[in-house]
Amino acid sequence: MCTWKGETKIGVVGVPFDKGQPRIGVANGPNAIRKAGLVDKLRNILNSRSKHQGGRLREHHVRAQQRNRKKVPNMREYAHVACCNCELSKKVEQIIREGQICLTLGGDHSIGIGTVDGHIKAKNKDVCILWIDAHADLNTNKTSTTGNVHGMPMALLASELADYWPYLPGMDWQQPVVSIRNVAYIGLRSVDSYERLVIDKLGITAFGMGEVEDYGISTVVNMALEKIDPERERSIHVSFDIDALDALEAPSTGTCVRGGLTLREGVHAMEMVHRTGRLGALDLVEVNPSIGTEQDVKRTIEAAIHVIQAAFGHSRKGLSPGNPTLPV
Ligand SMILES: NC(=[NH2+])NCCC[C@H](N)C(=O)O
Ligand SMILES: [Mn+2]
Ligand SMILES: [Mn+2]
Repeated sequence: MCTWKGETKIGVVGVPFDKGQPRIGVANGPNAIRKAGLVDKLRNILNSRSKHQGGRLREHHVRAQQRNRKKVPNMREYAHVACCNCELSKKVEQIIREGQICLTLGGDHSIGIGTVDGHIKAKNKDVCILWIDAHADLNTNKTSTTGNVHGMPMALLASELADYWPYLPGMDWQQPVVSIRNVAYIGLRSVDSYERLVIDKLGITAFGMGEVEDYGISTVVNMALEKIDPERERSIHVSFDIDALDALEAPSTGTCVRGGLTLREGVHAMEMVHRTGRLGALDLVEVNPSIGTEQDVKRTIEAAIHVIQAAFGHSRKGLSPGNPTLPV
């Protein structure tokens, strides 16, 4: 289990992958986020921790080459997606096994297949998932109206949906082993009708924007964690699609939907996850620096960085300097 007692290690993986959706630019997400100073900001957080705690950060990349030409009906660029996620899963598994908390920068949300798979392999299935997103990403190739795989990762991961998929060549490394009982959605507001059917039929824990409105973000996060991890012992995987945030906060993304989370709500949710001491992996996906004006891009990247910093312990009340003596 990852705890914040003792040294904290963070492994940052950039995945410049865009084949899960049709718009160009999202592959530049990781670079744009790093360029805006993410790594230094995370190092500052680690340095603010006291001497015996401290921390280390390592950077990694996953760049996958397509190795086959296998096709699956209504899954665009299938071979690329299968190949990238295979590499990514191995990388994430290795990072978590080494005791690092894994931060994956996307890329489009199809990379959630590999990150969750790797986390589950490293932790022997003792994982629960917060999928923070405007969308449920729960389509199969039979229900998707777009054929974009970034709308399918949760359906590929869920054991309860295994029988609804055809044989997927080149995906044998990936077994749908996540029970939907250990998954909660937060921020939904654009759910396709078959996705709605699946959520209702399987009783998936799902907090849409209506529930965020009714209960407030803090209660929603507590209810979500209580449902998916009542014993409070699982490693938490947060898959944060930047489009969970309102289009005003994060305009530079491919499928933005208005009426979403404020940045304050996103940050607060991540602060709560941090306080559990059980964050095992965080994905931050779908930042597309080719969409919108320069201002839009800047705002979106800043929002992404605030969300990430909160998950790794940045405090809006201010961080201590690490060295507890006041300079004279
Ligand atoms: N990760 C995302 N932004 N997903 C958007 C999915 C949109 C739509 N439900 C689809 O399946 O195509
Ligand atoms: Mn989304
Ligand atoms: Mn998504």
